[in-house]
Amino acid sequence: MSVTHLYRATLLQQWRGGLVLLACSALEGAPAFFSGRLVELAVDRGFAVGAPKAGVGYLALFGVAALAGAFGSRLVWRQLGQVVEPLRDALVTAVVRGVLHDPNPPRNAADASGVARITQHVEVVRDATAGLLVQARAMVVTTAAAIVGLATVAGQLLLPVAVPVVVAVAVFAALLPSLARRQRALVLADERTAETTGAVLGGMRDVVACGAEPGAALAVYDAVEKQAEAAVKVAHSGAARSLVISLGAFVPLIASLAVAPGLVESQELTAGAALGALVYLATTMQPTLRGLAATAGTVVLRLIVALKRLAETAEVPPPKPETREAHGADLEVRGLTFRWGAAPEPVVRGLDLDLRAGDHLAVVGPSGIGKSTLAGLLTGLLTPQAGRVLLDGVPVAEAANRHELIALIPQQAYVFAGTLRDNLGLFAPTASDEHLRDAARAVGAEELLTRLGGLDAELGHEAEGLSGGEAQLIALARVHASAARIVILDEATSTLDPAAEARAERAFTTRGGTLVVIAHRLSSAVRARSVLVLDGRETLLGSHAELLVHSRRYAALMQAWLPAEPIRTGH
Ligand SMILES: Nc1ncnc2c1ncn2[C@@H]1O[C@H](COP(=O)(O)OP(=O)(O)OP(=O)(O)O)[C@@H](O)[C@H]1O
Repeated sequence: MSVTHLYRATLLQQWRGGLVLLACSALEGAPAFFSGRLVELAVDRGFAVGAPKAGVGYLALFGVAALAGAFGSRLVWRQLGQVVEPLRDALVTAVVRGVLHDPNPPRNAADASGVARITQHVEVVRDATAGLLVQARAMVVTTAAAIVGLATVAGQLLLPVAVPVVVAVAVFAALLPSLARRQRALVLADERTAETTGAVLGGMRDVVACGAEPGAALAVYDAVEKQAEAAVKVAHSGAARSLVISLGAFVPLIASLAVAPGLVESQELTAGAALGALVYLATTMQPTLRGLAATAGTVVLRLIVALKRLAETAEVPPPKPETREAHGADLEVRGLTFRWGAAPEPVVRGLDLDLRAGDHLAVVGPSGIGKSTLAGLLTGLLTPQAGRVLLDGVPVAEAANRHELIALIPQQAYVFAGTLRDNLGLFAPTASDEHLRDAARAVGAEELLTRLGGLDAELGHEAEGLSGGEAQLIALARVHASAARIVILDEATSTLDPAAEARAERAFTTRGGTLVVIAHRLSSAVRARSVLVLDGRETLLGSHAELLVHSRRYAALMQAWLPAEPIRTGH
């Protein structure tokens, strides 16, 4: 289902709220309908015939109608949230799902444009829908009420009023496509600025280190300038639109002012009817037309553009049937093949692998060969183009409890603002303090725990004040404390010293379950029970000793790693 379908479907689901809104509209339209009519009566049957009390009485009735209208508006605002908030929730869910299932996510970086989509476009859709429900609905009701009222009070004026209004609305409609194009260009330029500044700020250290500040500044300047140009074009279109609508709003008023005296003189119209018609025009039709310009020119356009952008970039994948539970934690990999986007060569090609409780596998291979990609496939984060990963016989992405059974610790440790207890207990919220301390001790984080001030110690946002190694120890202890039965360390110990790394790995092998280590140092391979060597087309699985004998690539990797101490290959 696309986002536009989702938008429609979610709004339709709120049909009860919509009906209540319509009922409120009838009340809201009361002053528009009665305004001219009551002014006519006040003049013709009151002030003009020497009965001021009757005139005041009619005007008082007008006051009552206005109060009823205000009450209707109040009900509308109350009802609005019931219709709009579920829409916002559904769209945010859709966008988050779309970004998470992006087949080509940005590599090793936050998806800045994804965030822009959530924070900006979804908000635009929500606000625009609310604006439409309030303004457009009120405009339709008010205009209909005013036209019926005008026809009953001064039918002779309908023609001079209707012609300019119809012409203005037609020209305005003809301008809309170019307005939409310009608005869309502005949205794209805005996203581009977010992307460029996000990339430059994220890589500031490297930018400074390479002396690339002028190039980076130019890229940001370029993006901002393009955005400014797009904004100026939108402003020009906005000005043209306002002019057309202003003419459409004023010409009927002027035409009526020109025609009405003659009609009153020839007694085709009473003075009260002429005044009533002017009230319809000046207090209802004119503001309504201006509102139409504001709403269609900004709200509708922004709504169309934002929805289109959301639909393009965040198609909603059909929800996965995550109904099955895996009971065991055996992983079975068969014929696994994965390529990134339109890349010609698969990163993982026809891989077969079995992992059972107690297994300890190290994955080695040169940089960029596909080790992290394999980790993503084993956890169900990535979907293979061919082959399968079964967790206890259930396709891993469909196992509802895969998050409890499998833990992936990436190189960039995730530490959030909160106490150390919150951080360590993230995946084991009911664990006792003793259990958390044991986990910290097991991975070698007890000193850190003491130094920070125990489990109650407050940690800063994004591991502020912690070294890379300390943050990694916290991430390791957190998973050690969890119930995960398959633990995948994706260079999760890269900033620990070799002894600390060995201790952390040992902690997971003695804890039970399956351990997969994407090796940062080849010592991890020496410690593992089996080793998977990824090397492009060739993938080999064996023990360290076997691979030294059978894999040139593995022997070469070992040789490069330990140049001072040649490894015996058995040849
Ligand atoms: N999001 C992505 N979009 C497109 N290509 C990607 C993406 N992530 C990884 N790749 C490509 O897939 C290949 C394997 O990358 P991967 O990160 O799995 O390698 P790796 O062996 O873990 O590397 P390293 O040891 O440097 O971390 C690389 O060629 C990489 O450029």
